[in-house]
Amino acid sequence: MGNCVTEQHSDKDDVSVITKTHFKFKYVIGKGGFGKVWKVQQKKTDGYFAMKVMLKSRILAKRSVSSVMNERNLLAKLKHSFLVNMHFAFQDRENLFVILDHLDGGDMRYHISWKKKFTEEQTKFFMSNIIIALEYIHNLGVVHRDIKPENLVFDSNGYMRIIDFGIARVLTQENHKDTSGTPGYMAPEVMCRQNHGISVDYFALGVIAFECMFGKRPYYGKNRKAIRDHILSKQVKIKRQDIPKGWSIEAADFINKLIQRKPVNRLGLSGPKELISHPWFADFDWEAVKSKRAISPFVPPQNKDNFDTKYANEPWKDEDSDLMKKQNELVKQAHIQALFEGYYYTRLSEYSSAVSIIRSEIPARKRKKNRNNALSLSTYGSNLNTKEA
Ligand SMILES: Nc1ncnc2c1ncn2[C@@H]1O[C@H](COP(=O)(O)OP(=O)(O)OP(=O)(O)O)[C@@H](O)[C@H]1O
Repeated sequence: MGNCVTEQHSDKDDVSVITKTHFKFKYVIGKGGFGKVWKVQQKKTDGYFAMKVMLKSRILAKRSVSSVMNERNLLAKLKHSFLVNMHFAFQDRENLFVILDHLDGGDMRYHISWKKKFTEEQTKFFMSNIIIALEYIHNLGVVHRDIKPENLVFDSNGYMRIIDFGIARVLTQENHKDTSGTPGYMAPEVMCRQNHGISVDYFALGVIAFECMFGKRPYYGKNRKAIRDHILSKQVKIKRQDIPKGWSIEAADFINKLIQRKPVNRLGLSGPKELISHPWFADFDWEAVKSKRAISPFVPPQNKDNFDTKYANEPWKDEDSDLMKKQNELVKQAHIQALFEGYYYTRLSEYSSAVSIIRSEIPARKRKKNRNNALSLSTYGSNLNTKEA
């Protein structure tokens, strides 16, 4: 598999192979279910990226191979200025690596934790950013299914992008009945294992807007069951007298229409146009936001780290417990490595320039030797979405 190729050739022999040695590790900016997210700098270009490192042993222990492969495959098809885009994906024997756009404004959960609430103007701006991103993925038939503050990251200008496509799905005729997602943001039809579609993302959007308005979620509880019981027991509605000072009745109406328990009653059932044409967005300059000309009413503080610094100084390897050592031994087995086959991804532009460098710099005799690898990479490249630059 590709992994072996990486180990047999040095970078000098095969410039098309991207490895972690091509990046300088700056510091940890987040923690995910399978490992950490680092701010890194690509040595060749000096450009900053986010590197999500996922331990294969953790992925196996959590039975999540299909979820990480799914995320990588979806990210290869998606490219949009309101999403965190993938640039490269590669692996070594113990880890998967994915290189993404780096955003330095912190995630929305971090900002909710210190700000508690946002103004109507800020909330409307956040909603518009998420709607633009959702419009793009929904038009491609992709439903995210895990829209929540942790998965919304700000850039330094206060524009927001969606991350984490681990449980996203391409909608099929059959639809989906699994209960993936995060309680509190999960639509009732997902909790109850019913068929579901794009409007689950709009339910989550409504929950986030409610949280911006009141500093708490509409449906809550100590655990998953309590949250489910709360949702099933009553429809939450913001009444006229509950609307906080500084908020409009249109904002409350927009949120009320999104947090509907029944998808048939929910705004956006037939697509994002229903949200865009809601009276709350009358006179809203969508074009200025889409082109990122508009000034965001919330700019993440520039003079402090916008992430939980408790992860920042942790060393690269902190996984030497006996259990991890055992699991890493297991991961070395060929049949387990095969599960991650195809994780590689290189932007086609990067691939083409790599090929021309190989052609011009590596003598013909040596080039022949490398042909197998180049061929396998080109077959792989041809499978990728042609939208890539
Ligand atoms: N591209 C990025 N730029 C800046 N910060 C990021 C980026 N990607 C992730 N982060 C930070 O790292 C955190 C974890 O990332 P992510 O949600 O992708 O991990 P995960 O493994 O998918 O988590 P989960 O446990 O939800 O599956 C995010 O909440 C965010 O704070």
